[in-house]
Amino acid sequence: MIKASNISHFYGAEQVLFDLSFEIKSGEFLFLSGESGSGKSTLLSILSTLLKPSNGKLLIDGEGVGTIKNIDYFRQSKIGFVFQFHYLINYLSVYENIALAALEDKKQNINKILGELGILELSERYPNEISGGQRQRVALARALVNEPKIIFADEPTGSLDSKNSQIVYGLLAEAVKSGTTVVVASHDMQIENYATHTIRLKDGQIL
Ligand SMILES: Nc1ncnc2c1ncn2[C@@H]1O[C@H](COP(=O)(O)OP(=O)(O)OP(=O)(O)O)[C@@H](O)[C@H]1O
Repeated sequence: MIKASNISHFYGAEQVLFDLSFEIKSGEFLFLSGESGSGKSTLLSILSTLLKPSNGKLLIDGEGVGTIKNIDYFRQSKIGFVFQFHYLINYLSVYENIALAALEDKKQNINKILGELGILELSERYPNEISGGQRQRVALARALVNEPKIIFADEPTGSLDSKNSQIVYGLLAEAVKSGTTVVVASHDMQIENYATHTIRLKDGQIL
C-alpha cells in the first residue's frame, strides 16, 4: 500500500530524517512511535503527501507521489486525515462539517458513519456544544466519510483522556478490520494494544 524508499528530510541545514526505507501493507495498523523531536510528525506528513521529502521516493497504492496528476482528488478519495486539534468549523453543525469534506457520491455515508461512531444524536449540534472526545469522533467520521484506503492520524488523542483515547483507538482498529490501512504517530504507548505493527523512531532513524 505504501512503499517508502530512502526518505530523508532537512529543515534548512538540519537533517531530521535519515534514509528511511520500509513498507506498509494494506490493512496494517502502523504505530509510529518515538520521543518528542524524533521525527514522527515529519515522517507522517511525508507519508500522507502533505510534505515533500528532501530526498527519496514514496509510492502510495502503486502511484509515485510527486507524479500524481490530480493530487487533490487523490488525497480526497484515498486518504483520511485526523489531527490532534480536530479543525472542525465552529459555524457548521456536526453533520455539515462532515458533509463539507464528503465527495458528492459519499454524502449518503454520513449518517451511517455517525451511527457507527455513536454520535448520530449529535449531528445537529455545533462543535462547541459537544465534548472533546466527541469532537475527535466527529473528526474521525470526517476522515472516514469518503471510505479512504488509508487513514493518517497525528497525535489523534493528544487532547483526550485515557478513556476517550481508547474509544478513538478502538474505532481506528474497527476501520482496520474493514480493510482500511491506518498510520498513527503518537507518544501514547497504549496504541501498541491496537496496532499490528510498530516503527520506532529515534533521532530520525528507525530503531
Ligand atoms: N517546520 C519546521 N522547521 C524547522 N524544524 C522543524 C520543523 N518541524 C519540525 N522541526 C524539527 O524537526 C525535528 C523533528 O520534529 P517532528 O515534529 O517531526 O518530531 P515529533 O517526533 O513529531 O515530535 P513531537 O512528538 O514533539 O511532535 C525536531 O528537531 C523539530 O524541532
